[in-house]
Amino acid sequence: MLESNTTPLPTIAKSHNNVSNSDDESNLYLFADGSCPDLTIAISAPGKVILHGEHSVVYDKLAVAASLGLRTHLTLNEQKSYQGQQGFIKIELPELGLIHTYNMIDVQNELLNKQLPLTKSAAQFNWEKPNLINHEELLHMVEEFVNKNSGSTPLSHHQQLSLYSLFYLLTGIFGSLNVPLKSFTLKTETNLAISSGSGSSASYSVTIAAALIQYLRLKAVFIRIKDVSKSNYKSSRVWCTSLKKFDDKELEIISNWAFLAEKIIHGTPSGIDNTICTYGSIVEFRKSTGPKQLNLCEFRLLLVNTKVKRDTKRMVKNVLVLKQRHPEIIDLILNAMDEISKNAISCLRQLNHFHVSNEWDELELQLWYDKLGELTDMNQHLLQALGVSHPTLDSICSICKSAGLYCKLTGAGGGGYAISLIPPHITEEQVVKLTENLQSQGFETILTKLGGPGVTID
Ligand SMILES: Nc1ncnc2c1ncn2[C@@H]1O[C@H](COP(=O)(O)OP(=O)(O)OP(=O)(O)O)[C@@H](O)[C@H]1O
Ligand SMILES: C[C@@](O)(CCO)CC(=O)[O-]
Repeated sequence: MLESNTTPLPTIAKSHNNVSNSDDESNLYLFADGSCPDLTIAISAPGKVILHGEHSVVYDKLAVAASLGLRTHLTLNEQKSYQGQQGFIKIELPELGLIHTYNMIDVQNELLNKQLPLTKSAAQFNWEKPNLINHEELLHMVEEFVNKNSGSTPLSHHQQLSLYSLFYLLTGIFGSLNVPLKSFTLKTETNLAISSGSGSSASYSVTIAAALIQYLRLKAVFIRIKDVSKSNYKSSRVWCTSLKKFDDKELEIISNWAFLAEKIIHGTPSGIDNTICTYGSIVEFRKSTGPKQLNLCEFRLLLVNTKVKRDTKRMVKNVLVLKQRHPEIIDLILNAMDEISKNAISCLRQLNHFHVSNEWDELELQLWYDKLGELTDMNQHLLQALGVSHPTLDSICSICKSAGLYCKLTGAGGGGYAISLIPPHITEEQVVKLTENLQSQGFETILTKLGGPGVTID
């Protein structure tokens, strides 16, 4: 059990007119009748780019990846239920054209009040332990609920996956909790292109896991629940050092829940996407050892959207099938990718040293950027050999090459984004010329920087 010894608490309700300060010392604010105000939560999480190591990372090879400035934003607003009105959960996913309202009673009866399927006894489980969930059984329970309660219009495949992930997280996190739920609306919006390699699904999963955990923290604080677990589950207190940000332990729990949601969308994720979307920054990542922050300065990055949609789950499966058919050859390719990531990290470190220390001459700097570019080029060709490129990606790489830049796919490939790191010796005019050329051929371009914050409470 985690002990709480914390909490100078919320600013949220301070401005609330009808709220009285019931506890000066802990700074808690409640209505006169002891209930808490309608809670509002805003969370955002970044998308990601994989510089090197997509697909090979699934087989425990080294990858290097970074968060993006583009983010998914989520709002969760508790709603007043008027007399006679049934409690509800309203889900709005505008990017998927989905708005649907679920009855709270159905959510309670078919999900939250049921015994959670676990791999160990309930006495060992609480919301902090997502790895004890029996994934297939919980997913099955959630699929039945979503398919039964989502109205008469058939859901698209994307809508299904997003709703399964959402109710999976709600049930997994709140199913063992003794925390009363009010009606609420949950809405996500994103600046990321969906199914394009920039981690839209992980960004979505991380915002939901984080919002639900923030909801729990606020509830526990406002209602002052000491042990938030139902009596048959492992007891748990909510600790929080700040309601404005998550601490390391909470980030780890968020990332672990998001990983399970990613399993629903991706099948067999390596864990790199949920890790980057949770922690942000530029990191090296190996599945068996986890992330290591690289502490690098900001590098300019061009994203080019092929607008060819693809599905990560299918791309990962295709590589597996190829590996089963040609194990020796594919293993060599995956090992080469591992070496490319190692070499690329050395180049990035060296370039970072030049930038930070200001000890470089033009030629030396260009030499290291060229070395990094050649690695990019090699990786693109290896990814092509794995069958995960696309003619449109290949032609974007050629256009970039003719402008003196190296380019590769990012994420699962098969379409989605191509990426190109922009060295400092490439001028603004050269970048504009290139992006205009790409746009004239129908491609969307985004100029951004690598790295930046992970999940935040906004
Ligand atoms: N803003 C969003 N709202 C609802 N669902 C989303 C949102 N963003 C992503 N998703 C879900 O994620 C799925 C896309 O995941 P997929 O892994 O194929 O693409 P990606 O995450 O953009 O790419 P990659 O995994 O290569 O980075 C969609 O089918 C949808 O279910
Ligand atoms: C293709 C892949 O390597 C990256 C998807 O962003 C899959 C994964 O690591 O889970």
